[in-house]
Amino acid sequence: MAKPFSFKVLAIDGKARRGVIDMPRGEIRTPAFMPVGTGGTVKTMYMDQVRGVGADIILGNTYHLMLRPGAERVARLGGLHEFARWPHPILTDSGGFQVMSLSKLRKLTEKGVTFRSHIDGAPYEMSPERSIEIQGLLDSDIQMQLDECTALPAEMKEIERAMELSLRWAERCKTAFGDQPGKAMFGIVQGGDNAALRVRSAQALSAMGLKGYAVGGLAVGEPQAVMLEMLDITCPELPADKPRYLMGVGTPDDILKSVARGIDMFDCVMPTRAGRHGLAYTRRGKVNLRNARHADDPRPLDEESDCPAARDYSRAYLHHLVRSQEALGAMLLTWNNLSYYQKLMQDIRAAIETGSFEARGAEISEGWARGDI
Ligand SMILES: CCCSCc1cc(N)cc2c(=O)[nH]c(N)nc12
Repeated sequence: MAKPFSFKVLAIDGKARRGVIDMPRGEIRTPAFMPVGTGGTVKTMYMDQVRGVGADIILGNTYHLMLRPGAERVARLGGLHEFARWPHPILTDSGGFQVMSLSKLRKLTEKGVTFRSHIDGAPYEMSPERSIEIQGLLDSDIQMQLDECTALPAEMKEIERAMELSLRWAERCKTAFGDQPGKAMFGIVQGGDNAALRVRSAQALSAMGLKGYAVGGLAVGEPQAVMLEMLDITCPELPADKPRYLMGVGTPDDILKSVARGIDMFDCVMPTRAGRHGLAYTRRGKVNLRNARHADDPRPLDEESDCPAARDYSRAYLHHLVRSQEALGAMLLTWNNLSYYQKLMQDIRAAIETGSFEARGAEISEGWARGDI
């Protein structure tokens, strides 16, 4: 019998929570940042490096993996953990968000969404049941419901329609997922930037008694203030004893401010995408290694970091690699960025444990504001 999924809140500081999710493939220390491993790879990183920077869990993408190499093929090869050689927990998104943002000729109905692959134009159908089936074929540990994320700004009627559809799809995903003790299916709160719709969505999902809850429909271009206001409204309507996952978020500043509002889990392409574009995240803020000012700078990104990419290479060398479009440039900066994000999460967890989250958050923010000397 697989060890059941469990979430424990170990410490609270204001609305910030230090917790731990326990699953058969390992523990997830929260607040947690989950590196995005879209096609079964965290781009430019070896999986033991991803683990080495402190990640407890990575993300996989139903949409990308169903198109290539195919969910049934991954299942025949032993599932995503075996395929990608990542033995720790994996959370998979349900695919709807990526269908709407990446695919062509898509048509959304009550049944689900039909679309054509952005890779070869082949036709596909994605229903709530098929999404859960695919996530099961991938042997995903935390599976997301199929939902419809409304692009903002949008009329209330449109936001309401998508939110209510997502609730009906949540019920269908819960039925399709059934009872899998060592795994979890999370619901996704929708409702755009409308307080009343956010409350209705959160309350209806909470009544379903799911193992965890995501806040979706944000980080879609709205101002940070609107995102934070929606968290102030949504989090109190979610069960205090279940993990809360803010999808697609975010910058280090977004993360600090969202932890302060009760969020436990984050994912974002920023650290990995920025690394491939010459941008480094550091405790002194962002450093754009494309900038010529680094051409003769012998200093490392951060002499105090425990990540070799931040400590052992000169800015001049990193600038050279980035300007020359050498693969090593993307590799080292991605390694630095993921290391920085995980160190941020480690600092946040420690601060909540000691009741010093607000003060530590202010110190971290001041470090960014001082800028890179
Ligand atoms: C691998 C990517 C995971 S997060 C993708 C994402 C990002 C953002 N910003 C919103 C949503 C959402 O509302 N629903 C779903 N399923 N996914 C979302």
